[in-house]
Amino acid sequence: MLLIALTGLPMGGGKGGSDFDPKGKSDGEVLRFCQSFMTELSRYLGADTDVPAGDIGVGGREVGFLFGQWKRLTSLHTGVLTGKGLLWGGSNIRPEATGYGLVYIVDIALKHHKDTIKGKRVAISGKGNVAEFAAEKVLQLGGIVVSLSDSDGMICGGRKWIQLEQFTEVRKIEARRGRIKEYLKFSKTAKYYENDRPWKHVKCDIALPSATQNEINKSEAEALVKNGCKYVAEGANMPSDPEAIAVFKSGCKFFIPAKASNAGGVAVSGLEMSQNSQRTQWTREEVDNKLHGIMQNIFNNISSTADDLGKAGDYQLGANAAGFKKVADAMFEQGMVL
Ligand SMILES: NC(=O)C1=CN([C@@H]2O[C@H](COP(=O)(O)OP(=O)(O)OC[C@H]3O[C@@H](n4cnc5c(N)ncnc54)[C@H](OP(=O)(O)O)[C@@H]3O)[C@@H](O)[C@H]2O)C=CC1
Ligand SMILES: O=C(O)CCC(=O)C(=O)O
Repeated sequence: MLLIALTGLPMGGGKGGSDFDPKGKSDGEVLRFCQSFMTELSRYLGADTDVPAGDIGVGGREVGFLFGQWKRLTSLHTGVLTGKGLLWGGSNIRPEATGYGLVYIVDIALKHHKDTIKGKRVAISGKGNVAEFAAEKVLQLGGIVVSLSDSDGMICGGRKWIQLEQFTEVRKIEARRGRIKEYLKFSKTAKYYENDRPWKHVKCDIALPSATQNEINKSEAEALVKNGCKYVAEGANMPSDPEAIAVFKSGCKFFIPAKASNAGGVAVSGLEMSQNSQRTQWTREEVDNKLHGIMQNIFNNISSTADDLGKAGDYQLGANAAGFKKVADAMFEQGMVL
């Protein structure tokens, strides 16, 4: 499957996709697919209407192919796609933004709960864009990554099975869309479970589901909580099903829903568009600082909204209510409702 995110202005969200399976396809086949796809999609796009970005199965290579076809069709070099290459209008930190942003908000929430990520065991699913950079940031902040996965299976280990030095090997596997199982060659202590997900196999303090929709059900959530998981934040869109969320909300110290915790990616896509409009490129440090500030604001917003509603710490309620209020207020002010 190829999925692309469609971000309207001001930064709304939508998704479009196809049933083309890029696994095992040559660059030429992916190129021809992306060109055909853009030929049809192009009539609906514009920097002030819909702006596509990467998502499941769509990374830098695909955004490049899509942008090339857009330019060929329109003769425009605008910020109409985000996640572009750094040489031709992309933003520093966009590839990292969703994963880094996820870990930043967890770190911020942990501090709010008088705790720290340092030394915490973190279970992550996926090994794609979001998972990869979430894992890197966890390791940079002194946490322990206890699992990764792909659609064929999951890999896990104790304290030493993966560290920052070996992490480049995971990067290389992902870059050529290889299988996470291949990492077994680099670690004597890693264990691989075919056709399985991490949740019933690992002991962790924090879970960051970062692969796909509906990847944690009730019994998996119960197993996580039973094995010590105290904090959950969603990297993927809607990875926990409603029953799993109920388990997390009653059994964990916090649950942060995707609409808040994975917003770093779309936020830096917004920053990419701002840089394109200004014909400039900010440094990695500048973008990273802005990303951190954005995740801090999101946390403050969902936390204070939950407090105002008398449900301190219910970040799902806080995120839903804050989002709803923003849209509702805009509708009133624009005369759509009176
Ligand atoms: N990229 C971004 O900036 C953002 C992404 N998201 C969301 O995060 C999630 C991951 O996206 P992203 O990392 O970009 O995508 P990628 O395609 O880079 O990675 C997806 C990962 O999930 C695995 N996966 C896909 N389908 C399944 C499945 N059915 N069961 C188990 N594993 C699966 C893939 O394994 P395999 O290699 O075997 O296919 C891969 O490891 C999605 O929900 C996406 O919508 C949200 C915000 C921003
Ligand atoms: O970068 C974007 O515009 C969208 C990122 C994304 O896939 C999402 O937020 O779900």
